[in-house]
Amino acid sequence: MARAGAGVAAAILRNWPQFLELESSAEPPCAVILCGPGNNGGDGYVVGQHLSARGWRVEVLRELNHSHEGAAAHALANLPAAVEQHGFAMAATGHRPDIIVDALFGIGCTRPLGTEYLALFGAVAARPPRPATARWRHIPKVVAVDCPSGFDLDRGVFLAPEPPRSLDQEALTEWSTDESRRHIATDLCVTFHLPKPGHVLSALSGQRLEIVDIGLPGGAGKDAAALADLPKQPHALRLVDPVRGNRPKAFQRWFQSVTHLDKAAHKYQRGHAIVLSGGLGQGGAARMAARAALRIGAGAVTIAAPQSAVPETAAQINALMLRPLPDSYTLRGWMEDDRLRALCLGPGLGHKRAQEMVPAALWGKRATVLDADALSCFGEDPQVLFNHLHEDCILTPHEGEFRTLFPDLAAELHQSDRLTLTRRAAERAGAVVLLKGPVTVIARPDGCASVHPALRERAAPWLATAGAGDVLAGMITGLLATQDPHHRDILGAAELAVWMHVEAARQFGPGLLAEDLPDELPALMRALFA
Ligand SMILES: NC(=O)C1=CN([C@@H]2O[C@H](COP(=O)(O)OP(=O)(O)OC[C@H]3O[C@@H](n4cnc5c(N)ncnc54)[C@H](OP(=O)(O)O)[C@@H]3O)[C@@H](O)[C@H]2O)[C@@H](O)CC1
Ligand SMILES: Nc1ncnc2c1ncn2[C@@H]1O[C@H](COP(=O)(O)OP(=O)(O)O)[C@@H](O)[C@H]1O
Repeated sequence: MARAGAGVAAAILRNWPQFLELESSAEPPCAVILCGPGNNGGDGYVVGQHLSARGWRVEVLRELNHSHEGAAAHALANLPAAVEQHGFAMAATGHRPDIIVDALFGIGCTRPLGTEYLALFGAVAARPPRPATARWRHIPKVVAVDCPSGFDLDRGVFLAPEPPRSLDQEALTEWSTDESRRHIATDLCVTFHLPKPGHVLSALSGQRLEIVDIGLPGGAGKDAAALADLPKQPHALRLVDPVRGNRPKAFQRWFQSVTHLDKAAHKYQRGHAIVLSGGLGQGGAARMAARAALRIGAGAVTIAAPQSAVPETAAQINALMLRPLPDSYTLRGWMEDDRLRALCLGPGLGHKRAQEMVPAALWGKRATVLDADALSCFGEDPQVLFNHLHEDCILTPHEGEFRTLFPDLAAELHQSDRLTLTRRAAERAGAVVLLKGPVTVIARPDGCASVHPALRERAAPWLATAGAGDVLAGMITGLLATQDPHHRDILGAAELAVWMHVEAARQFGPGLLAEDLPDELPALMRALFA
């Protein structure tokens, strides 16, 4: 708690350095800290202690008749006399502060926030500004300790508060459509040790987030190896987050744990993957996917094209291999070759060919990535697809394809959280589902899931470019091809591919075309394997 509170105070000063020069002025910066009954409130007292020691005017609002226990009691007892303490009834009294700290409820918030708590923020923010202060100080910055109060850090949604009982129907409708009445809007959120799922899943995803090191060992946010080592338990949620700290070593361990490469292996032992391609003029997407599969580590990758597209494809490839694939009987025949480890269907495949080929590909029980047309072609009856899926499949829909396969779940996408919906989709499909977007969620049918944010310092908005998803499908296929068929880790391959996909995009920077992505991989791996 001592480190946590000190970290929040430091984050405030880092984010708003303009307050530093006011610290010894006649009008020092002012903070009102709203403290709750648990340890979140305790962190708030520590923040108050640090700001007060720097010369800030600090006021703590808390329930005066509540007695704390443990560390929070200690922190309260350590508050210097200069810190004013008032009950919540005094929220509207006094002057408007520069900073309002929300230390009411953090990770221990178990039920919707009562409206009396929400009203506290409005009351403090509506106080008259302190006379003789510059106008820029009239709008208080709101800082959340761990998360805004009332937020569910596991799911990334605000727990819907109960409406006040006094409201009539009209007022109730107005109340329930006004977001600002239902939760606290914050400018900065400071959390501890690691970001939690809720920080990246939805409502807070655009918000400034700082992570304070409180001295706990390990953790996925610091070291990707810790991510790889985490047990993949049902219902465990893993955060595929930046590899910080000792980057190369962590990445190496992570990569090796997913790919199972044997140094003495020949090309077919490194894994053979097949990417199915569409007809004449439709082969670009499959070629990009195939190139990505080869670049990321498959020993050999074959494009399977209809006869009509063979000359065109042959003219555009070198290291990639090419075989004509006239029909699904031929594909079934190829399944006799044990060296074939992974298949990718969808990019540029066309609905008709996808409908014919997907059942044959799934019959072979290889690791199979289904993307784009291989998903959308089952829009009329997704159950037909689900009936063919097996445990070594992964579906990689963007939101549109997700809507096609899971229309009822997609209807909830904007109210419920992406994590729950992706888990439900994976359970229904009986396969891993990877829902793409700036926040990518990957879920296994047993509930084990990962969240990968491409946000804040890892934002790569230029990745939203035509064909980027095809490349991702190829990268997953390539990683799966390297795996031992008896010990496949579909979720692991998807996590690593998604992370590398964003890293490759960040390495290239703006101006990226999807076809640049596979060729970014060698430099990325060189840097990370150094
Ligand atoms: N390693 C760590 O864990 C670290 C944790 N740290 C800090 O501790 C924080 C977690 O502290 P915490 O567990 O005491 O929970 P907290 O959020 O203060 O709330 C619990 C209290 O609120 C009550 N309550 C809940 N919901 C309510 C509602 N809607 N309306 C009204 N009351 C409600 C609940 O009552 P009950 O449900 O028991 O009736 C209980 O009294 C965490 O966010 C971080 O800031 C850091 O110091 C660093 C290390
Ligand atoms: N704003 C964004 N920031 C980072 N990545 C994004 C963003 N928008 C989309 N992506 C990623 O870009 C890829 C787009 O895939 P997709 O929609 O299937 O495109 P396509 O079908 O053209 O290949 C996905 O991997 C997705 O996660």
